[in-house]
Amino acid sequence: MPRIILAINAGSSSVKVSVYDASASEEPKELAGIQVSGLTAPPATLKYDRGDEHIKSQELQDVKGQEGAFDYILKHLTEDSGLDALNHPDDIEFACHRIVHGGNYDKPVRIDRDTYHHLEKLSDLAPLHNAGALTIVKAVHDKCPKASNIAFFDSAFHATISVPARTYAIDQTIATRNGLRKYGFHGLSYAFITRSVAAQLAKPTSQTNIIALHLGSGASACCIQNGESEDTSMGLTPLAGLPGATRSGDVDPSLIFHFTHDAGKLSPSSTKDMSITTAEEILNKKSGWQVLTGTTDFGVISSKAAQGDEKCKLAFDILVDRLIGFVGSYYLKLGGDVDALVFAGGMGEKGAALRRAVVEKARCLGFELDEGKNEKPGEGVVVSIGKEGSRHGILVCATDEQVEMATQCARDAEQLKGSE
Ligand SMILES: Nc1ncnc2c1ncn2[C@@H]1O[C@H](COP(=O)(O)OP(=O)(O)O)[C@@H](O)[C@H]1O
Ligand SMILES: CC(=O)OP(=O)(O)O
Ligand SMILES: [Mg+2]
Repeated sequence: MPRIILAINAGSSSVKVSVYDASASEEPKELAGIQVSGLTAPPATLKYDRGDEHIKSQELQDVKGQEGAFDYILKHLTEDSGLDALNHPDDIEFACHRIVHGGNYDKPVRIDRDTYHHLEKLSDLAPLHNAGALTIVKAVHDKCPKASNIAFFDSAFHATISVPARTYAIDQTIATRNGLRKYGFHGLSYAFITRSVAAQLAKPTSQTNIIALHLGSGASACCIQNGESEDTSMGLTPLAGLPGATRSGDVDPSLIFHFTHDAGKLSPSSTKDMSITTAEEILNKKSGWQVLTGTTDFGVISSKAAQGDEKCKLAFDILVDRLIGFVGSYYLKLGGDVDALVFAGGMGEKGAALRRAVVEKARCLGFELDEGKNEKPGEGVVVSIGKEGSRHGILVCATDEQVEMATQCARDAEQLKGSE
């Protein structure tokens, strides 16, 4: 019988699910991938890939919210006659959930009642992410009673960050009591990147040093030394560090009190399960590329910037400015012993102009691009775009958080089943 793993990645505006067969001992085999996006700007749209069946941008009129999206996805998968390994919800052995904020958890855990409540409490710290993911955990629990629900934390990869790098210079009694420290996120992606880059360089992960940039709707940088996170740009919450689609990234913490007098008041988008302040609402959802340019699509921003659009040029230049700040800082943290600078995430993988601008400014450190390869990196999980003979490598990595969950789940399946 196939061992079916569902890897679920609930974003603020989309739900992505990949289906794997992990019966063989090697890598899990992807059987299908499905995505419902546009949940915050209806109608939602469907994308589905299985074998030779490809659906692109089909509108879904009645699908609302994360739970609605998951219901639709489960129905679509179980009713697809071409996907014979998954005909009934009971066929699913593991449901892997990407949970962005995992607090002090440093490894995946089977979700029982206690873990669930603990994760609910962490929702305030990742307001764009955790609450939606937990809605789906509940839906799987109700609709797929035979599946083991496993939480994979985006913060877990960063458990190795050194004490000075993760400590804020505030009263340590309060910091300890309230868990106020740097946690860091995009860890599933960084785990995938580390594993894949090490394999490409034919080095053990424990000897791999990289500066990795995960640039998607949320963007972050990570300093990876000997295969482990040594520092990252996100902090207590995913708001810190680089700007994002709707996030400000780092600002002077006092700024918000000059921006609005209502900073501490509860935002109207708070729900009974999640309370967020007006300050958090503004900095997480009403900032970033959207307010600077009117679009969250960095592909559009890049091409308009190249045509001279001033707002887009400013947004582009802001990102380059912040990125080189982290690249420079992490270069020093690694003592210049850097195997490669790695670009990943939608903007990292598709943004040739962005990569060129960043590498141009990092040339003084020994990074040089092969222009042709940068324009057309070609197919592959990890592709080199560095110039022959350049002191440090430059790579593009097609990162995949779902594959990372499924791989870890298949590897540790028996242990995870018993990890309640
Ligand atoms: N040609 C491009 N150049 C730069 N960025 C792009 C391009 N095409 C898409 N993008 C960016 O990739 C982002 C999506 O990245 P992705 O990693 O898929 O996001 P998410 O964090 O939502 O999973 C889009 O929001 C868009 O800004
Ligand atoms: C942690 C985070 O910001 O995730 P995403 O980029 O998927 O929004
Ligand atoms: Mg993402």
